Amino acid sequence: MKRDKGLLIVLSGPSGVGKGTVCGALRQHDTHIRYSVSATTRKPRQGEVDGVNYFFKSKEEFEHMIENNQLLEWAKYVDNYYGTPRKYVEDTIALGHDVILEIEVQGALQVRETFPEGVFIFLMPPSLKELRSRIENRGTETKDLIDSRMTVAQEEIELMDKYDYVVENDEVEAAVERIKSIVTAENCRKERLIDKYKQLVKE
Ligand SMILES: Nc1nc2c(ncn2[C@@H]2O[C@H](COP(=O)(O)OP(=O)(O)O)[C@@H](O)[C@H]2O)c(=O)[nH]1
Ligand SMILES: Nc1ncnc2c1ncn2[C@@H]1O[C@H](COP(=O)(O)OP(=O)(O)O)[C@@H](O)[C@H]1O
Repeated sequence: MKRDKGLLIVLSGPSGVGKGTVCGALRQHDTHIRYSVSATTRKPRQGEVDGVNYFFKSKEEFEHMIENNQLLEWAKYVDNYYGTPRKYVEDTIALGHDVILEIEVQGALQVRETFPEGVFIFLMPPSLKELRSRIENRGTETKDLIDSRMTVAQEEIELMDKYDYVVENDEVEAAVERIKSIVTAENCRKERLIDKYKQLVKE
């Protein structure tokens, strides 16, 4: 279905809940959703590719992007900057494609201000114990960093109320199906379609 404007979807949730895994699985389904690649000052993890997982930047490069208004939103998360390049998101939506942003809570709240019509989804782990074990099993963070991320996680979960939908990531495929259902339903909201169909009646 061709639309004038695509849907902006924001997916947040605590570190280790499975945002990357769920987005990766969503990509395997033929949903036509586009993925925004963030900029970060975090060092690449093993296997991460510049321009695919993130645009890896120095602190100076990132600050330059902030000053030049190149970021739709940005936030500091456990000692590093993360931000969404503005142009890709704006161009993609303008072309009528849906786009998903996988970002933490402070950034999501900034996006809510500029895109109140966006769809905000919070991914929840089945329990905090399961969350910690997912971060530990991923094996990418030291114990100190895992503790910091667990502290941030509890603060983030308290802001769940700011989101439109809460999706539990118990099983990856089940979470993907829930997100697909949300996107389908949101694309049928009358507010998004009313102008298009009014026009059709006039023609
Ligand atoms: N505000 C904001 N947060 C981001 C962005 N990109 C990633 N994040 C979030 O930053 C946090 C840390 O990301 P990362 O270091 O990749 O760790 P991981 O999510 O545990 O794999 C996560 O909550 C991400 O969702 C962004 O562009 N903006
Ligand atoms: N539904 C799930 N059940 C069990 N393990 C999961 C599930 N979703 C993700 N994982 C695992 O949890 C770890 C963290 O997932 P990841 O996608 O990196 O999280 P995030 O991007 O939210 O930080 C990974 O090792 C991943 O394989």
